[in-house]
Amino acid sequence: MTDKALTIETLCKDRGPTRVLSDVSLHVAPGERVALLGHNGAGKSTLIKSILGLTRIDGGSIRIGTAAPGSAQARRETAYLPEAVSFHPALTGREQLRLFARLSGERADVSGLLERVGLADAMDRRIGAYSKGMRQRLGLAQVLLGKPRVALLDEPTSGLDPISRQDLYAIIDELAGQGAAVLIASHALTEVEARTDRIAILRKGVKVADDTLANLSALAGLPIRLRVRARENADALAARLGGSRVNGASVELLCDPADKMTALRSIAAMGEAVVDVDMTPPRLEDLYRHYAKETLQ
Ligand SMILES: Nc1ncnc2c1ncn2[C@@H]1O[C@H](COP(=O)(O)OP(=O)(O)OP(=O)(O)O)[C@@H](O)[C@H]1O
Repeated sequence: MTDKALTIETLCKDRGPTRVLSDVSLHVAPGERVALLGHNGAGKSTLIKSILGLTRIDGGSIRIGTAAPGSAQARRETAYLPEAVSFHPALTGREQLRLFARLSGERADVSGLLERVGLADAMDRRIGAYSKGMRQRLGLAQVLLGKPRVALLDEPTSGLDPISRQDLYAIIDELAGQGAAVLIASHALTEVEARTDRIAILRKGVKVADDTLANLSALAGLPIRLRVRARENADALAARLGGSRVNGASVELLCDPADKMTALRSIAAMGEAVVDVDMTPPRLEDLYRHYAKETLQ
């Protein structure tokens, strides 16, 4: 038995003379949502193809539960939503999903699933007349259909409007709530920041980060941003606090996480001269820049 739904150990993959994945290890537990980030060409799609058993690997190992990628068991237990999902345009959404259910041997509530992904009104229309977002929703219904142990989602929200994105993440949460290990390859940092449990970052085929946002933040030691609004004279406040004036009325300070309380105490000591303080910890964007930057060795 294993408590990991997805286990990747020291995976290596070469494309010609180039090593495009180098000793990548990644573990995803049931119910966990992990974001897979990296610049273009970092190796995200290659990693997903390797998990799906669509490409031969040159070293290391991958297990879906205990099954090898590409085996009948792994195929049953893995669901994949590609970035640009495509279906037969002449079929209706309902017909397409019924076909998938029959092929996978699942007894499924096809109409219920289509309602769940917001296609109640469109399920009897031809897929050829669906928008990209509607096709993406149908793809997600297909992912839900198999009750997968591992769900691999490649840029699942690209091209979707903000409401559809929210809906899609709600369904991803449900999928994880049912015990699926979810790996989401994405460039949408703000979204995954709020909707995943862990962040893994690939840089040129090497995993350079793999932890919760809070731990990555602590490890990176990036500064916390404090914005202090002055009652009257922002220049005088900037001179006293040592920060810089950012607009007519505020002063911005960057402080080491370890010095946060000291900084807050000196701000409080300013008394009436300060009317408000905002504190912003490093965002995923800052962390991503830190971990994925090209100059990092
Ligand atoms: N079929 C292929 N033949 C040769 N090289 C390939 C092939 N597919 C990918 N590569 C190379 O492997 C490396 C990793 O590519 P991959 O598509 O996995 O990156 P990615 O992180 O998914 O990028 P993106 O964010 O642009 O989708 C790149 O250097 C790419 O050029």
